[in-house]
Amino acid sequence: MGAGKSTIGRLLAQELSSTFIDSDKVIEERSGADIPWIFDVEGEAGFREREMAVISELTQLNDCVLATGGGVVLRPENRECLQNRGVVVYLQTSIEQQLERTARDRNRPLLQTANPEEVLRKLLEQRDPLYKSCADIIIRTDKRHPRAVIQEILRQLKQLSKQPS
Ligand SMILES: Nc1ncnc2c1ncn2[C@@H]1O[C@H](COP(=O)(O)OP(=O)(O)OP(=O)(O)O)[C@@H](O)[C@H]1O
Ligand SMILES: O=C(O)C1=C[C@@H](O)[C@@H](O)[C@H](O)C1
Ligand SMILES: [Mg+2]
Repeated sequence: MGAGKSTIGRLLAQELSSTFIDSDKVIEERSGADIPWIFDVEGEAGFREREMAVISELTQLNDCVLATGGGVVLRPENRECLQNRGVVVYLQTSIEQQLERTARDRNRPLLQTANPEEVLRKLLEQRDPLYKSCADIIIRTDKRHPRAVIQEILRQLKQLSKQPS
């Protein structure tokens, strides 16, 4: 959360002249409700079910940049879809920066707690190995302007396409 998936994904899609899709937004459109409402009424388990259905569908599309939710890697089915169908970019960010970037909006139910720093630390511990297990490209985003992050993604994409398969 707050790594910049939505922000950087949108700009990257512009740069690549591709379609941008944000799975969190698609989940909200399909449910006719926002993410805090889904967590409230259906719990995290309900949200993960909706997320899995949407990821399975969106990863069938071609030529697009897909920003996922931060917990997408929790389900092995999602990791498999992402790995099989695309180049996966892990935007690595320190907890300090995540806190700074998420402080202004209240749209992340998992962070609506007395100690968001502790929550982020636990999530990172659990998720970092999963992100690494499916990432083709890993980029640190701390104190880096979104434009600089995008240039680095483009550079690494070029390198990947040069490698013999
Ligand atoms: N590299 C960056 N430098 C400075 N600010 C950034 C950077 N990337 C994103 N931000 C800012 O951080 C906030 C959160 O970014 P964003 O919503 O893109 O994160 P996210 O990874 O999509 O989070 P989530 O997992 O909750 O969907 C936004 O206000 C955005 O403008
Ligand atoms: O990291 C997470 O588990 C989440 C991140 C957001 O993108 C949303 O998908 C939701 O708030 C859950
Ligand atoms: Mg996002």
